[in-house]
Amino acid sequence: MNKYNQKSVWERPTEPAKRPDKPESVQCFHLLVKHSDVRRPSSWREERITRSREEALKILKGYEKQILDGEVKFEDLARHYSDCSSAKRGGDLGSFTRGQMQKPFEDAAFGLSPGEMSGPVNTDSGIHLILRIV
Ligand SMILES: O=C(O)CN(Cc1ccccc1)C(=O)c1nc(-c2ccccc2)[nH]c1C(=O)O
Repeated sequence: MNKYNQKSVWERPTEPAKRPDKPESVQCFHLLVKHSDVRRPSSWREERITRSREEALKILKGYEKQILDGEVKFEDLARHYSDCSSAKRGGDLGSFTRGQMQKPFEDAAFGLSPGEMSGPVNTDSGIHLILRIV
């Protein structure tokens, strides 16, 4: 598990994880899959979200694979399937500084390099894929 971006890999890394830069702000897109245990189990897609946490993770990992395999663009999946209101902007959250987002989300986002996508990140809102742009 890379301690900077929470991404886990099966193969032993060939070099130590690089400490990310320490930017004042980052610009990110995200794709949120909610589940029944979140604070607000409702979204523009579904009035009442009943899927389990495990089911949400399975769905999100499917999106992660499609993106990593180059089958689909991040923002196209986010636009259609993200349970966040930012779906209408393809998941674009714009720029944010530390202190604005839930801590697990912030730590993952600031641990990414520009152009890099996180693995599944858990917050009180659900499970996220985060793509850092800047
Ligand atoms: O967590 C809650 O109690 C309710 N929220 C917070 C929220 C609700 C509406 C708009 C923005 C944020 C969400 O569930 C939520 N969190 C997010 C979120 C979380 C982390 C980073 C970016 C967005 N989006 C949403 C959403 O419905 O659209």
